[in-house]
Amino acid sequence: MPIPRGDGAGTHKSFDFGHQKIQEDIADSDYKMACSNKDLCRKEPTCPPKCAYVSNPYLETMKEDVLYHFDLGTKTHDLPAMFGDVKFICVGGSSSRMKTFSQYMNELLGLGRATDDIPNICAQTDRYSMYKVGPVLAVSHGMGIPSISIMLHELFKLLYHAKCTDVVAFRIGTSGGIGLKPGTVVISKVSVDPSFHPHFEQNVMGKITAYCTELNAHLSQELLNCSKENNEFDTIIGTTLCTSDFYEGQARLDGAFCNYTHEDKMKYLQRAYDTGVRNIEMESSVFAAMCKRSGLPGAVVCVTLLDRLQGDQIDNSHEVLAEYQERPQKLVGCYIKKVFCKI
Ligand SMILES: O=P(O)(O)O[C@H]1O[C@H](CO)[C@@H](O)[C@H]1O
Ligand SMILES: O=c1cc[nH]c(=O)[nH]1
Repeated sequence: MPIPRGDGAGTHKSFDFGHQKIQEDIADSDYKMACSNKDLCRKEPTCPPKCAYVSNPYLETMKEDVLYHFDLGTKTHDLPAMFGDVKFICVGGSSSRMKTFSQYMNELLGLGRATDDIPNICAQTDRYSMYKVGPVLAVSHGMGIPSISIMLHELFKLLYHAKCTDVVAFRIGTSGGIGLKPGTVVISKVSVDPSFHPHFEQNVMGKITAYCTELNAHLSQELLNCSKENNEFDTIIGTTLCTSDFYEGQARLDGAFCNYTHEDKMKYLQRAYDTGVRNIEMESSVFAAMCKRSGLPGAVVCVTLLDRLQGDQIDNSHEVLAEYQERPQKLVGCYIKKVFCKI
């Protein structure tokens, strides 16, 4: 009996206790949580078990599906053979970060060395980069909601075509902190829009639909536990503000345009802090919303590069920034290793 797809449901089987707990969360408590807000709870038609991760009846009628921005396709590539064993999708803005992460996971999971050259599966296109090591698929998404949204549509279709099961998703990113020591890692509890609403609004044919942007609570807690074990840097669970711009959208005073004052900026950031916001970035809302719609347990793990209450410019050395960027990778790596060792 398929689980009703109330913008996020799974028909996945579990392969490990940790995952099982998470899949149950999705099928039950997260689903109810998403539906506790009536505005965000539109019942979607029951989906046959075949269409895990996607909810589009037209897909089944297509003779071929070209994943254009990956330069992959159902006729040109054996997607089940290439990706059928994927259990962890890890996404982040930059191509080089995702390559470094795949090399790090290669060594951490005992599959090879961190110096191995992992090939870019999407080398024929420069839109996104994709690296695979064992069950880990690392994909870059560029900057901003439209860019990650396109990538996730094709990634979720890839999981569907490859017949993947029990997949968990992570966004490994950078952000601006609010009232936190730079270098602190924030695991997002929920992503809010610039008016601090916990939803992602999508305009389809002129009609706006709001989707819930809560992240998987169990997965977030598991990542926080990893940070306690690792004990190398500060990590918290907090609310993340998602904007569609880095400058005016994040109340910076150093963009090309600025028609507000320092006082306006500080008031806005203080209001954000008072509502629980601890960091600001540019993709978490649609990541959270799309994970929920596809039934994927998802987590957003971003390091803070600066404290926005202290300034706007990111002027740390290259070495400091590189080390900060490794922090979310270490937490996600720790979680994946724990689960991988049980498979
Ligand atoms: O570090 P990444 O993953 O790119 O994320 C953050 O960095 C970019 C801005 O510099 C935005 O995409 C923001 O969300
Ligand atoms: O301040 C910052 C830093 C990184 N990414 C953002 O979106 N904002």
